[in-house]
Amino acid sequence: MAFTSFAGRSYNIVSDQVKQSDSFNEIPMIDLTQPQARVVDSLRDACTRVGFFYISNHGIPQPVIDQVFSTAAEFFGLDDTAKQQAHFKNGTALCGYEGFQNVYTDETKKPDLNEAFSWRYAPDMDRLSEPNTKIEETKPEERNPDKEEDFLTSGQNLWPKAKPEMRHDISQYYDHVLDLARKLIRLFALVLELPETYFDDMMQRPGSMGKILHYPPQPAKDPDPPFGIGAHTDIECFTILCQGGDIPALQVLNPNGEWILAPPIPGTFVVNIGDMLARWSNDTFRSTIHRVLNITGRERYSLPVFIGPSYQTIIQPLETCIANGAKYDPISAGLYVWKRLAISRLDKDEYERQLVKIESHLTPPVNV
Ligand SMILES: O=C(O)CCC(=O)C(=O)O
Ligand SMILES: [Fe+2]
Repeated sequence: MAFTSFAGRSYNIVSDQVKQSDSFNEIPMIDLTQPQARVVDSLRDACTRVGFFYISNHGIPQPVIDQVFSTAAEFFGLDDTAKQQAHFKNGTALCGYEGFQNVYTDETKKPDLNEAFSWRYAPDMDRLSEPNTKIEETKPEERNPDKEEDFLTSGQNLWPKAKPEMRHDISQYYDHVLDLARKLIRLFALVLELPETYFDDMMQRPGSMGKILHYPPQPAKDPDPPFGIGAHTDIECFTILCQGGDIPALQVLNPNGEWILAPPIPGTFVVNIGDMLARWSNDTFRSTIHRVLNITGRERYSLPVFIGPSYQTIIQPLETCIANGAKYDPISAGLYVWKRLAISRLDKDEYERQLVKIESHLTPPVNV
């Protein structure tokens, strides 16, 4: 079975010949309060065989989660003019509001059936950031799209004026998720046989985006349904996904070509490996195709946070993963992310114009 995707790897062969033992029929659950050696063993299996797992005992308080979903539902319920004020095309960082019909994730040529609001890492959303790295949000009229920071760092978030609580509630949630992400990346380092703190510096100012998605119900009987989000792989290193409510809609493709449901389980998050970590680990870790189909007849909300290293980090297959040779050339994390986000959001001329600028900022010479 062949799979192509604008947002995922450009071409991905899912073999019909895989041994059953390399496949999966369920998404593993990992309790983060187990002894570390057991967590690392479970993660090794989950990251190399499945690319998806649930985590329990993640430590993020439920009221913080409930608050962000309830504010987001109110935001999506606003009239269109209020939402358009925060439209991503009003900024330069490819984040903000994205309406229905805006994004095409897969090759079906149908737009995804969701609306979303996304934001990018900013030091003032991160308890651990140094006070002197705090940067006030730049006003739109002060932005200079030629400046490196306009894509790379902070000051880019387009917070909705009509729902000022969004900024507070999202920041509060995101701060907790960053903490969890920094714990998870240490565990991934151990799985990859690297020192536990290997990624720490690169995670001080992570290249990260978060997103709240609203999927309306869609007809169950449509033989050729539009998907809430089409089949894709995620871009960054890993995603921490919180599913709101009890709406089962996320589906994960196993190597046998079967879609495995990953329903919400109270008190857990879903974590999945993205293409950047698959590439960085020379495909030791698996970045698994997934999609959303909400045929429950109810509204669904979900909240993925995409985590990667700082945008200047050069992603080059890790020493511990190249016994049989490196499969990939080095690329800067920022360029990798930008290209993938922009290709399905900007028209061709705008893409080419911005690419020249971004490349000049993010491609330091690398000796291979
Ligand atoms: O809504 C979900 O459950 C998944 C969303 C997703 O896959 C994504 O935004 O990349
Ligand atoms: Fe995804």
